[in-house]
Amino acid sequence: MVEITVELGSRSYPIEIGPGLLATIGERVKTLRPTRIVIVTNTTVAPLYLAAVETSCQSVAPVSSVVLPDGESYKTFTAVQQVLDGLVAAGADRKSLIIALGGGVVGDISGFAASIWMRGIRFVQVPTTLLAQVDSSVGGKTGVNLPAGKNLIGCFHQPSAVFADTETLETLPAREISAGLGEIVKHGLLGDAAYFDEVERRMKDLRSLDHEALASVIAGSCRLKASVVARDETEEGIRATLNLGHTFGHAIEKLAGFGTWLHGEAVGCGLVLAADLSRRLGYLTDADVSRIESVVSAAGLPVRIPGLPLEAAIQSMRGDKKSFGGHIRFIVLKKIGESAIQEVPDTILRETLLQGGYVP
Ligand SMILES: NC(=O)c1ccc[n+]([C@@H]2O[C@H](COP(=O)([O-])OP(=O)(O)OC[C@H]3O[C@@H](n4cnc5c(N)ncnc54)[C@H](O)[C@@H]3O)[C@@H](O)[C@H]2O)c1
Ligand SMILES: O=C(O)C(=O)C[C@@H](O)[C@H](O)[C@H](O)COP(=O)(O)O
Ligand SMILES: [Zn+2]
Repeated sequence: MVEITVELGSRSYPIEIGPGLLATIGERVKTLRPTRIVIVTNTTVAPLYLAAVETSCQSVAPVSSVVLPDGESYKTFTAVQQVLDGLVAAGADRKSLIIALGGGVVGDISGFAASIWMRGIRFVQVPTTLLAQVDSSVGGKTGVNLPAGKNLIGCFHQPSAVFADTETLETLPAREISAGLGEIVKHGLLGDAAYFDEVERRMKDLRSLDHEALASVIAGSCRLKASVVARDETEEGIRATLNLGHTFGHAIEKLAGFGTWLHGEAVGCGLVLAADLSRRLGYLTDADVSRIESVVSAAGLPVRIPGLPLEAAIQSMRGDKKSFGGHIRFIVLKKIGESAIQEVPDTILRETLLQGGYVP
């Protein structure tokens, strides 16, 4: 078992990573002394893992569950309302605990519901996708989508703990493993060159769920994210770099219709576009861009966009949370392992988008 701490003073919390954690969630949350436990999950994860978590929590406090519909298209206010209804039905109070059992969608919805129930209660993340284990369960970004864009509603609300049971990845479809690898490649590009080398070198092992390779990158990515979040919890500065590839990715997700592209797929393609942009700005070399494209492709992720509308994409990016006064700001790579945030001339952005497969 690996334990990493997200250092946030009195709100610091552990990320525990290892096999077989699900059956021990009860003993791990006991120290939080919850009055009630409400497990939030979805229709896919419930038949696989809900019973194990319920059983382990039963001796700690009365347990109930909320089972949401599955999919990015359900990451909406309606789902938050469903969780709040579940809290009412359970008689939850300010000392109750939400356990988010599932991928990033369940985690983001549950965290947001936890942040607004009685003005904020505690929640614990039990991520069951690779993407959630390496990224979404850590850092306290919570929220839902609006038709106008990704994650437009939400707040920062840190979990009390993250328990990533790596055995749950065994039931995850290959497409979802690739999606998780999208965020891992992002971390490789943001971290140091050695981490990127490791991700690149072990891509085959990662895709075939080699335990040692997975354990190493889950810990590597969590360490990187934890250190960025500890330095800049609410994205005043350096945390924005975790958005590498996301200005493009979020536009792809929205324009294709939420749920058509997986988040990690859109991020993977967004990384290639961000690399292309960085080359046009004079930072990366042609060889860097080819290398990044090859790694994204080796992860099983798309590197081009079949025909999305250019003007609608640019419009969508103007609504990104990093944009101010209509100016779109991108995370660019100065080199592999070094990122920055900057405004980009419209002409260069258009060249990159056309190269990436957007249509005028
Ligand atoms: N809060 C953050 O910091 C942050 C970071 C990255 C992504 N996100 C958000 O996370 C979401 C993407 O998360 P995701 O990739 O986990 O998608 P997801 O939550 O939709 O899960 C992917 C699919 O896998 C299924 N599933 C989950 N665990 C399973 C398991 N062990 N076995 C079999 N099936 C399983 C789910 O039911 C779903 O169908 C997006 O909404 C994205 O915006 C948030
Ligand atoms: O934790 C962060 O900060 C991130 O940006 C991580 C991203 O992978 C994640 O997709 C996040 O939800 C995007 O945040 P947003 O603020 O652009 O909605
Ligand atoms: Zn992301």
